[in-house]
Amino acid sequence: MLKHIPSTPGKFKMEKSPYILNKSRWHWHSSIMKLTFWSFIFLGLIFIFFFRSPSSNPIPQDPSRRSLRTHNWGGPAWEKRVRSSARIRSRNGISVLVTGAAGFVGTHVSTALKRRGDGVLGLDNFNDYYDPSLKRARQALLDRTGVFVVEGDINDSTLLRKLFEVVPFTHVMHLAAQAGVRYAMENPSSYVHSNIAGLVSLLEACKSANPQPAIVWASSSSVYGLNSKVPFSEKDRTDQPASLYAATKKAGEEIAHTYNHIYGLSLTALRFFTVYGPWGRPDMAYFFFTRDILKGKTISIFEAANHGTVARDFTYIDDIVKGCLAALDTAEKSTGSGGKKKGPAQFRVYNLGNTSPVPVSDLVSILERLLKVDAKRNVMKLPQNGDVRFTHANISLAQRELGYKPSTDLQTGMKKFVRWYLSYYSGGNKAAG
Ligand SMILES: O=C(O)[C@H]1O[C@H](OP(=O)(O)OP(=O)(O)OC[C@H]2O[C@@H](n3ccc(=O)[nH]c3=O)[C@H](O)[C@@H]2O)[C@H](O)[C@@H](O)[C@H]1O
Repeated sequence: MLKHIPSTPGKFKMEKSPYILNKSRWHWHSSIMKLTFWSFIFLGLIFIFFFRSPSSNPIPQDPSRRSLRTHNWGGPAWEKRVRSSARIRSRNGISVLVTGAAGFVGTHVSTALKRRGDGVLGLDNFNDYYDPSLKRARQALLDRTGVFVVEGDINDSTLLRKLFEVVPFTHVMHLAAQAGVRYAMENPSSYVHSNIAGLVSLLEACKSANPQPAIVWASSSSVYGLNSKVPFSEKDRTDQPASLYAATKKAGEEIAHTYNHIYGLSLTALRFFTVYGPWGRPDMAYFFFTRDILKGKTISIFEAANHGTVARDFTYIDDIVKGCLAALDTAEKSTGSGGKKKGPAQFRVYNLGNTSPVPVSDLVSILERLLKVDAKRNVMKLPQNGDVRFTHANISLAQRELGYKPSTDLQTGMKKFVRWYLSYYSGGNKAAG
C-alpha cells in the first residue's frame, strides 16, 4: 500500500474518506488520534528514561570495574559440571574453591591441586584490567586439566551461596583481587570493590556455609610499606602503606581477623613477594620490560634518591605454588557452622618470598642476556605513586611451619618465563600495548 503515497510532500491530495460522515464525528476521530499519538510519545519518553537512567538500571553500574558482564549460571548441567570439577579424586584429598582462578597465581595453584587429585572449582570475573585473552588462554589450559572456571564475581553473594550449596568445599584459596600498586591512583574504587567489598562478600559466604571451609588467601609484601628494617618479618609493623593497593591488603588482614574472631573461620594470609613466571601478569615490570625490549622501546628503570637502588625480592611462581599448597594442607578446620562460632580457630600470616632481593637494573641485565637484545634504558627517579624502594622477606616462619623453601633464583626463573613468553606470543597471540 505504501507505494500509493507520493514521495514528494505537498503534492498529495487527501481524498475525502467515506468513513468520515460528518464534522463532529471527524473532530471526535481527530481527538482520539491526537490522544493516541501523544500517549505513544509519552510512553516512549518513559521507556527511554527508564532504560537510560543509571539509577534505575536493574544491572548495577560500577564504574570501578571494566567490562564486567552479568553472567549466566545455574541449571542442572551447570551444577553437574561444578560438582564434577570439585570432586575429590585422591585419598585424603581436599575440595577447593579457587577465586581468581584464571589469574596468574590462580591458574598455577588450580593446576597443581588438580594434578594431585584434589577437587578444584575456579571462579573468575575475567575483567579487563589486563588483556582478557590471556585469561581466556589460561582458562583453556585449566579446562584441559579438568578445572571448570565459573564466570562470576566474588561480590555476587547469590552465586557464592549457590556454589556452597552445590559443593561442601573443605577449603577456599582466595586469589581474586585487584592487583598492581601504581594503578591504584588511576582507579581507586576497583581496589575497594575487589579487595575489600569482595573479600567481605566471600567471608560472609564462608561463614554461613555448612561446613565452613578453611580459607587461605593472598595478602601482599606491600603491607610492609615504608618500613626500613630488613628483612621484613611478620612481626613487623604494617601501618605505613605506600599505596592504596597495600592499604586494601592490610585492611583485608584486619577483616580476616574479625571473621576468625567472630565466626571461627580458619584464616591464613600469605604475603606474596613480587611473584613472576610463565603465564604471568602483563602489568608487571618484568613482563612489559620483556615486551618493550623486544620491540626496541625505551624502558623506565626507577632509582631512589641519590642513585639509590630499587630492589625486589622476586619470587618464582613454582615456589609460591608450593607455599600455597602447604598452607592449604596445614590449615586446620574452621570451628563454626552455619554462621555460629563453636570455638577458637586458626589465624596465620606468612611471608612467601625468595629472601634474596635483586636490583631492578639487574633484572633488566638478565632479560637482555636471555633475549639477546640490548635494552634502551631510561633511568628515572622512583615516582611517588605507590612504589616502595625495596622488599626483602624473612621466611623463617613459613619455613618452620609450612616447610616452605624457595629454590629458584631470578636467572633460572626468568629463563623459564622468557621461554614461555616467546612461545606464547609467537603462537599467534598478540602482545598487547
Ligand atoms: O609483592 C607484592 O605484593 C606486589 O608485587 C608486585 O608489585 P611490584 O613489586 O611493585 O612489581 P612491579 O610492578 O612488577 O615492579 C617491580 C619493580 O620494577 C620497578 N619498576 C616498575 C615499573 C617501571 O616502569 N619501572 C620500574 O623500575 C618497580 O619500582 C619495582 O621495583 C605486584 O605488581 C603487586 O600486585 C603486588 O603483588
